[in-house]
Amino acid sequence: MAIFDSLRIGFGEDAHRLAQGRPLVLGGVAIANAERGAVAHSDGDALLHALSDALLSALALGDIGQHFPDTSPEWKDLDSTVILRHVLDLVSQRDFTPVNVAVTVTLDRPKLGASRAEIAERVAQLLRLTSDRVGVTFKTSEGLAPDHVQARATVLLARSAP
Ligand SMILES: Nc1ccn([C@@H]2O[C@H](COP(=O)(O)O)[C@@H](O)[C@H]2O)c(=O)n1
Ligand SMILES: C[C@@]1(CO)OP(=O)(O)OP(=O)(O)OC[C@H]1O
Repeated sequence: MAIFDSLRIGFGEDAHRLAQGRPLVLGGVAIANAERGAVAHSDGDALLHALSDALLSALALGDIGQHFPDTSPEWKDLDSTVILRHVLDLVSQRDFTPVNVAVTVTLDRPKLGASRAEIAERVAQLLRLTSDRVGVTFKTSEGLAPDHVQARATVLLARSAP
């Protein structure tokens, strides 16, 4: 089989407005020292939303808004790990598996460095990868976008069956 039949690359991104009284969840990890969290229909986990969209895009399967419409009460306050698990099932049904992922979170405050290892471990666990295959980058917006959290993700998939 040609190499281009066995590999796929995907990209996803997401953004949510920040507000007080909301939790800040990134990669399935609650960020304890956040003064504000993501305004969203779900738990607002921008990292898992971007990652899930990246996985879908690699196989041209649309986006998470199609699979989990934000107009549906069923998905209100949804734990975003449910989205990722569903997307991983779709990927697996097509005989693909993640090889590695790279995620970037843009957020001015709080600093997230202390949570990097926990986020990488949690995402790796969800993807059934080792954490050395989960790159986690944090950026500030340099004050240009202090009221939102943004995430971007790239994934590489490989065919898991001949
Ligand atoms: N929420 C964030 C944002 C950034 N960091 C770390 O700060 C360093 C500098 O970021 P710049 O955007 O100014 O280049 C970099 O090492 C980031 O990892 C962070 O921990 N939390
Ligand atoms: C996750 C869903 C569904 O609860 O809602 P949000 O949390 O608002 O997230 P978004 O990234 O805007 O789009 C996907 C949605 O359909």
